[in-house]
Amino acid sequence: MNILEVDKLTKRYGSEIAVNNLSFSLEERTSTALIGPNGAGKTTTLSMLAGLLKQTSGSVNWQNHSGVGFLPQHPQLFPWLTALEFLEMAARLSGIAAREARSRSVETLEFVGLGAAVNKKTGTFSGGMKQRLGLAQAIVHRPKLLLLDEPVSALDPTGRREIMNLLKSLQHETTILYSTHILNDAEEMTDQVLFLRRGQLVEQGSLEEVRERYAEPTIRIRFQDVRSAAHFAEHHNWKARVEGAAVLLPVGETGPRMEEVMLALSKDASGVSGIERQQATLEEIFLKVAGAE
Ligand SMILES: Nc1ncnc2c1ncn2[C@@H]1O[C@H](COP(=O)(O)OP(=O)(O)OP(=O)(O)O)[C@@H](O)[C@H]1O
Repeated sequence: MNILEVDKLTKRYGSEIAVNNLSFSLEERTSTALIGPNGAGKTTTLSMLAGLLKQTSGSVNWQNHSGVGFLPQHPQLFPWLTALEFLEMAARLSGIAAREARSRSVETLEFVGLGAAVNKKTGTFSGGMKQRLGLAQAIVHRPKLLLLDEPVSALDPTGRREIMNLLKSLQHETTILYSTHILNDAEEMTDQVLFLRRGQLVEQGSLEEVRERYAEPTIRIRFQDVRSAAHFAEHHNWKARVEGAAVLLPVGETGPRMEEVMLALSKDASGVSGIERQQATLEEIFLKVAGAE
């Protein structure tokens, strides 16, 4: 069942169209990555879905509007408050009764790994701690749908890992829509990808579907050393790319047929230590989608 349906959503600023005719839906308990370069319209889209910005036209239909949590790109955390004070305030603002707000806040701070920092002022927090607290305010009322604007982009690899792990643990009971330009992370937690370019949805589908559409089938031939790899690439007139001790070779439409490659290898397999099918990364697909006019 769809928890959210977006139809022809559009936002104009004067003559500029920030979001242009967007249509997609979110199925319950799935994760969707909204991917696009700076200025593509990710923040504008999420702000409209969160109800903070009015669309110029189009519609957003909810299954249940009350259960939404939102983490803005730059959350305002009030540096003079402690984590607990901040979260209690957020809990009250989300409609949680006063008698429940404290226990729910403590529980949520524990969940995001800030159990030891409940009484610390948020102004003293590191970037990773701030992002956990931002996430805590988005989930304290246990929303069915979580909207996250660049939840990991400003963090170092360790911080990103921690937040991604937290998000993954929420996946079973929550529908998640998050924007990002860190594609390696998106790859880990995506049932659906939405590619935005200049306000328009240029590609959407499951990661597998999009891969299928854009990825050139490629094989990776691993060699025992760099020299053998280079030697193989040089001796065949194919569009091969040497990557360390491996050769990446597109096969099919733009390259040789698989049989030709196997035949060449059966004649001379010196130095070959393995062959495998190479899957296109989301990054490679994105570059193709972003580059296509
Ligand atoms: N308040 C505003 N007034 C005028 N133009 C705006 C306003 N807010 C956003 N825009 C424009 O709308 C477009 C989309 O911006 P948006 O912030 O949604 O992109 P984004 O994908 O979130 O980018 P980033 O990754 O840099 O945050 C940009 O061209 C931006 O300049």
